[in-house]
Amino acid sequence: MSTGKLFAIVGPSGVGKDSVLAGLHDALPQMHLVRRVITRAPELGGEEYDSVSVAQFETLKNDGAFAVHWGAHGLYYGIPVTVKYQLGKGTDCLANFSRDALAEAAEVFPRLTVLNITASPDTLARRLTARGRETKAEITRRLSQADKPLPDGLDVIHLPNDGPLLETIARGVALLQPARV
Ligand SMILES: Nc1ncnc2c1ncn2[C@@H]1O[C@H](COP(=O)(O)OP(=O)(O)O)[C@@H](O)[C@H]1O
Ligand SMILES: O=P(O)(O)OC[C@H]1O[C@H](OP(=O)(O)OP(=O)(O)O)[C@H](O)[C@@H]1O
Repeated sequence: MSTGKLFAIVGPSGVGKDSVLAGLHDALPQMHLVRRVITRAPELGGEEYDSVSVAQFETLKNDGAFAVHWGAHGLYYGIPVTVKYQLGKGTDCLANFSRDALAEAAEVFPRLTVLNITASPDTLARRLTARGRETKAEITRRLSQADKPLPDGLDVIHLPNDGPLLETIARGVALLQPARV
């Protein structure tokens, strides 16, 4: 059996990563949806995650609990090392990722495909405001980081999400199926 593939979902804040991920996982339940560890207060929505304190995150990191970890938006994020077990038994995985962590991910995961979700700046601003998870100042900060280049040399699938979510998910499923071979 071959190793599973990790699909790293990236894109600017508000582009729809969590929404697309949830829809892809509903359509492709045989894939493993990675549950991240985040130093964010619990149950703020968007995704299911394990909420930990900064001290707990440090302990987990030092214990080798993360395959990859990064800091962004004043928070720390960890991809649990258990993802390697899923990949090792041939299960393809979906994970919400940071564009800044992709170069490291390419070293850690032998089979990595980036799913790059895009939308116009206007769409991003509208969606972040409607989501209401962050303050106005935090939203402005996130929008200022919308344009970030991806590292060269990665396998990248581009998925625009300006239109209806269900259409994006249907296109995403169609793009993922051949990529999973
Ligand atoms: N195609 C879409 N059409 C309309 N609203 C969307 C679409 N995709 C996502 N949203 C909404 O936009 C907001 C941001 O989406 P989210 O999935 O949290 O993005 P991200 O994880 O990239 O920050 C959420 O309120 C979500 O419901
Ligand atoms: O380096 P970047 O590509 O800019 O990504 C930075 C962080 O932003 C997102 O986090 P989160 O899901 O908490 O925020 P978001 O929903 O606003 O994108 C993403 O999952 C990363 O953890």
